Amino acid sequence: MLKAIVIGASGYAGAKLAYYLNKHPHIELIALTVSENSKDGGKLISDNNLHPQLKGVIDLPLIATSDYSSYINDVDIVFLATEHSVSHDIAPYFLEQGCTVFDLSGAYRVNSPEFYTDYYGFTHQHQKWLNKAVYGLAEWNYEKIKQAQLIAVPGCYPTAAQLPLKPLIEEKLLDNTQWPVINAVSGVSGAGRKSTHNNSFCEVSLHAYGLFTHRHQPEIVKHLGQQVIFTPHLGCFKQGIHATITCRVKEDVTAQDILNALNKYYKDKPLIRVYEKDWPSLKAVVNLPYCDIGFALKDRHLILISVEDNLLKGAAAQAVQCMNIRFGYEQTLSLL
Ligand SMILES: NC(=O)C1=CN([C@@H]2O[C@H](COP(=O)(O)OP(=O)(O)OC[C@H]3O[C@@H](n4cnc5c(N)ncnc54)[C@H](OP(=O)(O)O)[C@@H]3O)[C@@H](O)[C@H]2O)C=CC1
Ligand SMILES: CC(=O)N[C@@H](CCC(=O)OP(=O)(O)O)C(=O)O
Repeated sequence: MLKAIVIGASGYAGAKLAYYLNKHPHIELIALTVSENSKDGGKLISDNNLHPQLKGVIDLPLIATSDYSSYINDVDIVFLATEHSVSHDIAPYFLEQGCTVFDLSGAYRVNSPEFYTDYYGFTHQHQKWLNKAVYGLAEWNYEKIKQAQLIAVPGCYPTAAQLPLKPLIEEKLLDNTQWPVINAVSGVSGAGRKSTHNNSFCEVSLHAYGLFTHRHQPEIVKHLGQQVIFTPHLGCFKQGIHATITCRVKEDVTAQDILNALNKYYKDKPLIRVYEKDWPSLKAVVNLPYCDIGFALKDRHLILISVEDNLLKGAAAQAVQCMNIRFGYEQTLSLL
């Protein structure tokens, strides 16, 4: 059994991680933690005001601490479901002790210190670990993930955006004179559990945000190796991301070419479902670990549709998928 801890376990992504890890046959969940002054310290994760769906499933307490020394000799695997600056600070402590770290935040996703000053508002202090981090886009970085000590699990939007585009770029089907235009709508859980006026249920209708400035645009560009226009939207629903991606293909590219490219890379990938007809909707993936992809081609205009659960394939499920890859288990173990 490998021993794992989840830091930031009371959050939306942390609770999903706890659920998957708790039922994983090779993982022993040794602690669920929150910040040292957390109002939830001492409560059970399954408390009525936290995640009551876990009642009788995981009734472990949330430990409020910033001192991890009592776990360090015991723990093999650390999941950081914390905001970027917190992950940035905590990851090196565990890495220096030889633990394998899966960070769900953006703190180690892009190997460029300027990226952090420009988009995250802090100066990155751990270039060594930034150099070593492997981007956990599971279907594309399989071999590197198998060797990695620090896995930077991609953002929710970048996962939904890159998975449909990557095969087409690999197969050189896109006309690069037109940047792919990614319009993606996320449910409110994408903003985390802490309520703010702007993401409260009665305030959210449907709006775009972060036009030309969202930190996921450079993350997508870096890992796709292709410029894109990315516009996130917030919709009035709880979970899920629906991305509509418009691009231009090279002359003479057919719908069969698009399908062949998607199938070439994803036919044997259990968490990606390619639609040969119709287009996927959120209800196909919410509460499930899949990314579903569909498309339509008219003349040289291609529209790709990609859907996922932002908390699952966009966060916790992809993190567990990466862990399964890293430790040689079946990719979908405990996820399906
Ligand atoms: N929500 C989503 O769709 C996605 C989120 N992510 C990333 O995953 C991470 C977690 O996101 P999400 O679950 O939404 O966030 P939440 O706000 O829902 O949860 C954050 C968690 O971190 C805890 N926490 C806060 N400060 C500290 C600290 N100093 N030490 C330890 N724990 C702390 C919080 O508890 P408390 O404050 O009580 O201590 C809470 O448990 C973020 O980096 C986010 O960007 C990635 C992909 C998708
Ligand atoms: C709806 C909403 O607010 N979504 C978040 C993205 C959450 C996420 O996946 O991203 P990171 O891990 O990169 O923060 C946002 O736009 O900031």
